[in-house]
Amino acid sequence: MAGRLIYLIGPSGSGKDTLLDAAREPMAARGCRIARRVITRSAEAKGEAAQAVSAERFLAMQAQGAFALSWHANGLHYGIPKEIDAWLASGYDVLVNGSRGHQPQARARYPTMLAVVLTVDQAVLRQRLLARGREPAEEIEQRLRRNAQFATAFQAADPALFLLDNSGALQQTLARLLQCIDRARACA
Ligand SMILES: Nc1ncnc2c1ncn2[C@@H]1O[C@H](COP(=O)(O)OP(=O)(O)O)[C@@H](O)[C@H]1O
Ligand SMILES: O=P(O)(O)OC[C@H]1O[C@H](OP(=O)(O)OP(=O)(O)O)[C@H](O)[C@@H]1O
Repeated sequence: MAGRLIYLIGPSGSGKDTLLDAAREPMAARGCRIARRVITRSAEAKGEAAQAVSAERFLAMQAQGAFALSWHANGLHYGIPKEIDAWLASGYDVLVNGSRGHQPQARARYPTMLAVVLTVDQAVLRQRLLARGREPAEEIEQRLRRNAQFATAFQAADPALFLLDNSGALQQTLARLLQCIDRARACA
């Protein structure tokens, strides 16, 4: 039986990478895989287990069909490697760090995907982005503006979303994510 795509989305700074890292062991124990993204962010700044490539290299990979999903946001290119399709076909569930902006395309390609939206209070989000210190202040403000635009519009577009609040302790968020995945698998 084919596996299911678990599409984790939410504002930059909401904790997607941190949650994915924490989920690595329990997901592996469930026979689920986590995709490694390809990003045109410098290797020093990436802060996640992503493959850093130049924009030229990314576009060449895209032209060669290297990505199952790819998008452009925050001045960067992001790609999810094509190998996830083989994993899904082999029956593995696959967790990916996705984009809200690319959600309609992801839903069209993976109609049964489970979309999990990580939410955080806007004030907490600002604090976390500043504390992470990866982007300069202006880029952080751009991310917060992008988030404010998404907050209302995009939920209406896809009612099949699981909202997961990460304003509190990470372990609590992780426990709820695993619960949600286990429930979705039981119903598949
Ligand atoms: N539940 C949490 N409580 C406190 N800090 C958190 C929590 N989740 C994530 N963080 C912190 O918030 C910052 C942004 O998290 P990150 O995983 O980089 O977000 P994203 O991948 O969504 O951009 C990081 O510094 C991370 O350590
Ligand atoms: O359409 P959106 O939902 O706004 O998402 C756009 C991109 O922004 C986030 O990445 P970012 O560069 O912030 O990296 P991060 O996830 O490591 O913060 C997210 O992971 C997407 O790749």
